[in-house]
Amino acid sequence: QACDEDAKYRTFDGSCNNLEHPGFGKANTLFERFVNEDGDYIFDYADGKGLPRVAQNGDELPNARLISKAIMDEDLGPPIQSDRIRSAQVVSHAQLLAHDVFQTEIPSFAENNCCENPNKNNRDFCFPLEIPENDKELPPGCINFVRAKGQIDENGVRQQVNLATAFVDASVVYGSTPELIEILRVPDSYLLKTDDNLLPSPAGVNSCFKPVTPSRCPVAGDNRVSDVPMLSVQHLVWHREHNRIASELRTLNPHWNDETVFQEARKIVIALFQHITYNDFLPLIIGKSTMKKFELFSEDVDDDVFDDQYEDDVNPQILDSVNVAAHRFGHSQLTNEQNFADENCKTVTVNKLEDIFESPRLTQENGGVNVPFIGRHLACSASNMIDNFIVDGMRNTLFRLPEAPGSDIVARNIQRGREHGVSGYNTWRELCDLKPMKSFEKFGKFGKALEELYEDPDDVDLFVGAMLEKDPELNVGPTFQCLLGLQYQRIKRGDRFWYERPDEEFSFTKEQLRSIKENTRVSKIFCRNLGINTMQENMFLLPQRKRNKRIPCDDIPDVDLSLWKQAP
Ligand code: HEM
Ligand SMILES: [Ca+2]
Repeated sequence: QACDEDAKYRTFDGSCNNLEHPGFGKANTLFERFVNEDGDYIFDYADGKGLPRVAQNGDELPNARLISKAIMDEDLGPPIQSDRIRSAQVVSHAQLLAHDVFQTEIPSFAENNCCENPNKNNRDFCFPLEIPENDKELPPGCINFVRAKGQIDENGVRQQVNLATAFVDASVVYGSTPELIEILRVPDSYLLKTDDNLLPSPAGVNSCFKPVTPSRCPVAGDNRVSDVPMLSVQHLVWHREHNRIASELRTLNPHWNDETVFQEARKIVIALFQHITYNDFLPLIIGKSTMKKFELFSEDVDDDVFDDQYEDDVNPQILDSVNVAAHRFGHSQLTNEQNFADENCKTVTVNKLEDIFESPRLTQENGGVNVPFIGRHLACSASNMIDNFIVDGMRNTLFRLPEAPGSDIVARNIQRGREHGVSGYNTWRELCDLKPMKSFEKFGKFGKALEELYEDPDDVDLFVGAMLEKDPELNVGPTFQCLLGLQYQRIKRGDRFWYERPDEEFSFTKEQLRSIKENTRVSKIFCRNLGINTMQENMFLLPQRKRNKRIPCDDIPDVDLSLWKQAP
């Protein structure tokens, strides 16, 4: 289809962002793979085509659950450790962001049982997890695991499909298809639908009280919205922020039509989301020096407010190694609880992870009374450190709801990497100019456990090796810093509508952009939209007695929307 070259706004599915390559970053296209020095794609399937990766010597790789146990041997600890700086909001934004830039298309687990023949041995479709005998937490035997939908590329190699737009474009709010936004919008209006000022539930208000798979409820731009309550609150806040901004723009510009108000509000929401992600969030994950190395920070306002890194040969599409491993760092930051916290940040109700998967009831019931309590949990409570330890809720009882007995996220990440044909850890170290770990001793105190399972250090899975790395500033380790740095650089450089870009057709004015850069605070957005009165100015960092003190929300800076007032 032909692109409208003068379009002022992004499409919903990301098409035509790039006028030379209209499919770059578009939803429902194939994930990317890195290329090596010789220009060959980096991947590793057993048969070179699509069967899950095997060991260098051709044997099966070690059991994923056993690896999960080995790297979480508490005797080699210290086990779960709390982060002293980062709040739960870091973790929750990480999940929202991951869902913004990708969703792997995977056939339904509920409708496909990979533990039964004939599926069980059909490696094109199934790759079940085996829980070994005498596992204390999970029942020994088969756990369902369906392979991602495979699409054969022009070289005859299996690839996977990304259902979301690769751009950081708030597709979690607006959806990644033109069909979904029609469901989310109030017809003939500039508003997004709500139920009781909560996320909309097409089945009717108060209809979202049961575990929801497979019929998703409520709806949002991404159908994983009800994974856990913290994530639902992220969706809700941005949803409300759209409606707040749109209503304000309507008042300022009564002469604009509904579509203009809607699109201008969407454009501001995306700018806020990009600004927060690149300036406040990412530095807490990959560190300042990696941010600088990949030129990810926004341009200072002192200089020219605009910044233009756009290159039309950069494809923003998510890389397979980022999908199956690097962007899953957050699994280790999750705590075992998503509690309700009161005005003084005190926990008033404990909600264990194992009891709150896919439980939209918690955010949707009673007009959303619990929502501010979860909001304060996000601001007040600490995340866990990024390391090789992951809480029981994720490793033993994952998605116990809606289906017992549960699963192990680490084993799943490992299994997923293998079935996507993602190469072993050392390949990525080399790509990142880091020394490959050619002996098990190099893995420190966990080396011995790895040696008992793997034949060859080159066999070690990417997620496993990289989560064992350490960083002095407690960011992800060097391999993930590199992979995430490269990924977020591509997303920024490959986005023609990047919020800092100067462009006659669609850019912000200098004053608008300056106000966005100087005054955007995630704390303000959350405070305002959750009915919370007090918060620290930087919500990603824990409040402390002296620095980042909790203050009235009214004292937190705000983007000046009056700069969007236009003469009729
Ligand atoms: C309690 C909250 C969370 C739960 C229950 C959860 C659960 C899951 C599950 C079950 C998968 C699919 C695994 C597979 O079969 O491949 C997954 C994928 C993923 N998770 Fe999480 N996760 C949570 C939080 C997070 C966080 C905080 C991050 C942040 C970085 C994250 C990043 C990812 C990514 C990037 C994927 C791959 C997504 C895709 O391919 O579509 N998750 N998660
Ligand atoms: Ca997106």
